[in-house]
Amino acid sequence: MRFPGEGGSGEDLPEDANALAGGLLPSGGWAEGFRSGFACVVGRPNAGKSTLTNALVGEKVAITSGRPQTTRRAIRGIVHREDGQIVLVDTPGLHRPRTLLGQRLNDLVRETLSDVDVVVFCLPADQKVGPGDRHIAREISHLRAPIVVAATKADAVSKERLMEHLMDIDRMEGLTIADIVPVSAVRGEQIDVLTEVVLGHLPEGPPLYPEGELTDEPEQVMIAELIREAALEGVRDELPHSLAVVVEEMIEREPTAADKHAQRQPLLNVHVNVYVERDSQKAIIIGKGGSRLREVGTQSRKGIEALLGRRVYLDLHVRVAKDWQRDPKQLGRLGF
Ligand SMILES: Nc1nc2c(ncn2[C@@H]2O[C@H](COP(=O)(O)OP(=O)(O)OP(=O)(O)O)[C@@H](O)[C@H]2O)c(=O)[nH]1
Repeated sequence: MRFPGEGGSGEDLPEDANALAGGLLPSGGWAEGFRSGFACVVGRPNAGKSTLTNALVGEKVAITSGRPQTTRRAIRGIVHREDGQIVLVDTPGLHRPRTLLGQRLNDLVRETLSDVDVVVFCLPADQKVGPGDRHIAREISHLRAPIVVAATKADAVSKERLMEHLMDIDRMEGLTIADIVPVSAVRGEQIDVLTEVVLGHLPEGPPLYPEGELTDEPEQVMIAELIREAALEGVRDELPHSLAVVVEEMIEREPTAADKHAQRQPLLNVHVNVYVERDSQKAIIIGKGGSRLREVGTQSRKGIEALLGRRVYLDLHVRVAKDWQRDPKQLGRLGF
């Protein structure tokens, strides 16, 4: 079977060749040598994985924050290019498990890793290669997928320090590195180079997702992540690990007369539970007279409305689930 753009005039092709191919073909078919596949971004907590994923995709899909271990799910961002498509899997920081939650996260990471075409290993330039990085290096050294090192946060250090960092990476024992690319995700520097390098390691094949799609993460998970991000803004260090957000339901309201007049979609009610482990944490999240919770609501609602492209009524409840990180039953209920 030939596709439009693959040589010849294309006139002998039925008009709906794209439909025949399952609707996956971008208009004009995919170029010869088109590459596609899965890439997994790994690195120790705070290494810049989420920020890099966002920079590669060009839109906000994974949450970021200054605190370690804020990413709890394998969120996929999709990089669309003329010559290829990279499906990015963002993972929680691979680390030594201390709690049951930590253990489950590591299992999730391992499962993801065994099934990707390229691994992007983030090593931040503003820190020396340390035991945490070597732990990850050991974990990924047996994978069949080639390893591309992204020397992240290159903007945060001097040229001399960056050179030293690149040499340290090159000297890492027991790890075969295919390429090393220094990048700055916040400045958008070298992101195109990294994209090019990652693409080069993918197999030739058709696009895996239709054009324009950035993530296949269910909306509710992204909504929960946006709320978690807002709730973590400016709170004490002990809180991040104790916070879980669950979208309970999303219900469309009856259209009002004003909705009908303006021919717009009615409000969407989004009911959300925010779980903490202790009463003291509940008080922190809610704030004086509910002021913090209102802020969290206002801030995350903006992101949710942008994500869904419609107006949202956000209903936030804070609940205490005692020591949920150590309790298998509670973990299951909270979606881990
Ligand atoms: N200067 C600088 N800072 C960066 C860059 N990329 C990320 N950061 C900062 O590093 C911190 C951690 O970034 P994240 O992207 O959340 O790191 P992560 O590896 O996803 O973290 P976890 O979710 O905890 O595993 C944030 O404060 C970012 O703003 C960069 O290119 N330059």
